[in-house]
Amino acid sequence: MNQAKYQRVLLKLSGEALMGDGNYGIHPETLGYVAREVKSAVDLGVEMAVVVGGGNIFRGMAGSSQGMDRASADYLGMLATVMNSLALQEALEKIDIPTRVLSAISMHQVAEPYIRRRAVRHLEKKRVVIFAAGTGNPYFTTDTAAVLRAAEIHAEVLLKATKVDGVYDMDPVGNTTAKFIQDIDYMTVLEKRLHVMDSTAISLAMDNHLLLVVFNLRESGNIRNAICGQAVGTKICEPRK
Ligand SMILES: Nc1ncnc2c1ncn2[C@@H]1O[C@H](COP(=O)(O)OP(=O)(O)OP(=O)(O)O)[C@@H](O)[C@H]1O
Ligand SMILES: O=c1ccn([C@@H]2O[C@H](COP(=O)(O)O)[C@@H](O)[C@H]2O)c(=O)[nH]1
Repeated sequence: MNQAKYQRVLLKLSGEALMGDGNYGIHPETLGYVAREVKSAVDLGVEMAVVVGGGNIFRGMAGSSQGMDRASADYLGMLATVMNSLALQEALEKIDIPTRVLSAISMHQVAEPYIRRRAVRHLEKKRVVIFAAGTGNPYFTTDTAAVLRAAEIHAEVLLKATKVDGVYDMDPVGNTTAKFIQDIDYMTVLEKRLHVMDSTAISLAMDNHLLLVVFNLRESGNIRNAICGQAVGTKICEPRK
């Protein structure tokens, strides 16, 4: 199956997925791999927006646990997402994918300000739109930013590309007995406190009936296959009637 099931998608890339096997920052080969994975999906003709996390550089929670004011630490985290966004832009443009970075925190010299209608226009012109700086507000995450932007641009699906294969009954990192779940509804994710995404992000997706697909970015072809509607990772959606 090589035809896109969705016409407009939002791809959430975990910041940590850009580290490769390292434990900090951006690994150039991994970034190049991610750009090629995005290209193979864009080649289907879909309109694609991307939100990148910042966990490979800075997380607000980590800063505040070391005594920093939480809001200040979160602004550092948001700036980390701008760095990742610019790096991704560079990698995509190297392989001839037109892109625009739109930042929720104004920084005119490096990125356009986030304006919803502009974002939609860029998508219509088949530019990959990279949303930087999360929601622009502290106390949020890039998962919540991804759901918010997906709702704003009327994306049909949010693809969460991460370092695990999907949603499990417990964190699979460090738990060898964790069981993979193929389909799950939003409320069960919340009730069972499955921390694959934060509860604000899941609630916002639930309230807006936004389909979420969680899958492993390290498996080549997953972004494209998810867009083609193949069984990739875990679907989080409305309960089956
Ligand atoms: N029940 C669960 N099922 C799957 N993953 C889980 C679960 N509970 C916790 N996780 C963890 O959630 C992580 C997914 O979040 P991810 O790494 O994408 O973080 P992020 O905050 O979106 O990005 P960043 O790396 O930028 O912080 C997985 O790596 C996994 O370890
Ligand atoms: O809307 C937002 C988005 C993010 N942050 C801060 O950025 C870091 C990195 O994002 P991740 O989602 O963890 O990758 C996050 O820990 C927050 O500190 C924010 O404040 N607001």
